Amino acid sequence: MTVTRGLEGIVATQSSISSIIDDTLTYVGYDIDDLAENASFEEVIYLLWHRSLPTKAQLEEFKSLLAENAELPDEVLQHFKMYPINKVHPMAALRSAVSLLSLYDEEADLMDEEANYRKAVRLQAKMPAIVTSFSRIRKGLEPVAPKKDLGFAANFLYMLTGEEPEDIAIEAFNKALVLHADHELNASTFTARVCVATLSDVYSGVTAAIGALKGPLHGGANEAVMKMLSEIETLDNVDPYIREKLANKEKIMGFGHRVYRQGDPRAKHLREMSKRLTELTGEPHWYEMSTQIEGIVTGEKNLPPNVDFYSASVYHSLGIDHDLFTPIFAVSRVSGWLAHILEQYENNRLIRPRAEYTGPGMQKYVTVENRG
Ligand SMILES: CC(=O)SCCNC(=O)CCNC(=O)[C@H](O)C(C)(C)COP(=O)(O)OP(=O)(O)OC[C@H]1O[C@@H](n2cnc3c(N)ncnc32)[C@H](O)[C@@H]1OP(=O)(O)O
Ligand SMILES: O=C([O-])CC(=O)C(=O)O
Repeated sequence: MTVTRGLEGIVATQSSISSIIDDTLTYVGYDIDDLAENASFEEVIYLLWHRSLPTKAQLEEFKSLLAENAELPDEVLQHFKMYPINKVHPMAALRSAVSLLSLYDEEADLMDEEANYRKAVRLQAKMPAIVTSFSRIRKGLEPVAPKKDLGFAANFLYMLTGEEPEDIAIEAFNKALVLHADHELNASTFTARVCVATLSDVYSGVTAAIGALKGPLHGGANEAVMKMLSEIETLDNVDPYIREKLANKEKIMGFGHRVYRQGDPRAKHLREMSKRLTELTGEPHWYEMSTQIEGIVTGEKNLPPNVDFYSASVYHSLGIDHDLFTPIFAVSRVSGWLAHILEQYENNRLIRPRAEYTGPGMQKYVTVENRG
């Protein structure tokens, strides 16, 4: 048996959703740079699920479908009120809420293609309400219902704050959602596919994927980046802080990638947004500290920033609580998870690799009374 640690370089499935070839990321053949500059998140969800961009009429219909399904059952809101609210990380709340939603979906275990698509719509549509309601309830505020005339990105920010966001905030948030939507066979997407390849249900697949995204080596890195920036605090502290971490062989969050070698094509869009937003908020030091860190880490380790690095200062500049950064990643990535779940069902085979055994050889069982 040959063991490839972390399955590096192993091609585990075929997929027509997104690709990373020579450090270029595409969704269904559309370059991420094009989509980041031009597409709405709703168009991208449609693209991932249908493998084609919607016509104007299809897009309007799709947006209405999402809007009609955006509210949460009251039971989920009541559940949030029962949590030890200030001790619960929003990713744990999100993971629990998605699982809970399945209890109130009469089609949860129905496995036909159309029912699975309907569940995908319902789940995607409800993700913003889960994250924003939880955030408000833990602050002692009432949840804000979505507005039917706002798009996905604007609605998220509106439901979070109760105020309609400015155009620049909508632009930044929409771009972040587009950039995070899908990424080939990343760890959380692979988790979702492994889960549903047992012919388990859509909710189980997404619940499992949220668990995988939560870790700091994956989606959890964006919150960890902001924690690092907050610890560093000033421009003068950047150099000693980062060099000490590197000397101690500690990882710098938001850098490195399993697949990209020259750099993550998504990072430059968020870098640019971080520059614009931090200037607007009068806190350019978050951007300046970030570029200084980038200079040291690329210079010393040849490790470029990944999507998580500049998203931290972007979300911070939008006034978003730091522990909501990873749930926001999930609000976007659920579109990719759902696309992959539907694709997995289309041509399913159980995913079951092997392990090379490294434990002791054959041993004789000894009853507990006779063990030394
Ligand atoms: C959306 C996303 O999931 S993007 C990734 C988000 N995660 C992060 O930003 C966390 C920080 N980065 C990392 O931990 C890694 O780069 C990963 C997990 C993204 C990729 O990991 P792998 O491909 O398994 O690389 P691995 O962890 O084996 O690192 C290889 C070498 O590079 C070093 N390295 C990798 N990333 C970093 C980093 N961020 N900071 C410092 N050194 C690093 C490792 O220490 C290791 O060095 P060594 O060979 O001297 O021991
Ligand atoms: O692809 C990966 O390994 C991680 C990543 O960048 C993502 O999920 O967006």
